[in-house]
Amino acid sequence: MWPAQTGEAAGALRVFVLVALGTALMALSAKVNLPLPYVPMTLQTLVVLMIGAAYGWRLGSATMIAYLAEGALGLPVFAGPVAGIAPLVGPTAGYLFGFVAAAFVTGWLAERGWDRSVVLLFAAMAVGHLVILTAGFGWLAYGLGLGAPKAWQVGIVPFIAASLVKNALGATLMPAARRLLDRR
Ligand SMILES: O=C(O)CCCC[C@@H]1SC[C@@H]2NC(=O)N[C@@H]21
Repeated sequence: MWPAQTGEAAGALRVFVLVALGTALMALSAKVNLPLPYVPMTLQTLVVLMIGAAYGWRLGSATMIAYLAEGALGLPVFAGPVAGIAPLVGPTAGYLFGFVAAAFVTGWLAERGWDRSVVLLFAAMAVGHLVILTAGFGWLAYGLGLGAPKAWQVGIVPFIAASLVKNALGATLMPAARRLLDRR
């Protein structure tokens, strides 16, 4: 009885610590940003995809949901100066919700062996990046009503090169990050 209860408590504490660590890293990565028209350049995708790969799909996507919840509750965790619900319906809303789907997909692929080499991990993270950019583009074009050409111009083009760099960085850093976390 006691060992089982202790194990469950330790497991819950571990989940709590990992989610708190993940959301704190997300907030930090949002604040490292370069303001651009409509959508800033940030380090968030690097952190989202590393969390997905390190935590797996369940805890990775749960961490992103917790991140969005922190922002919705008014904590200053997003890239812009405004907290609360507004960013979740503003120009970057598609990317923010895309973080949940990207952590899910990259985590799911990582759990199926796509984290066994830097090349495979690069591919898994590239899929995650595609998910985030597609969600961001879709919202800008059709949710916000900018139209596809403008959404492509402000929501995709400025981020292609940096996404490739973040992808390579994430895939290279993951073995070290994994050693830090006794994952899954
Ligand atoms: O408001 C936020 O906190 C979300 C900002 C989203 C920025 C997006 S994520 C994908 C793309 N890559 C970047 O560096 N910036 C955009």
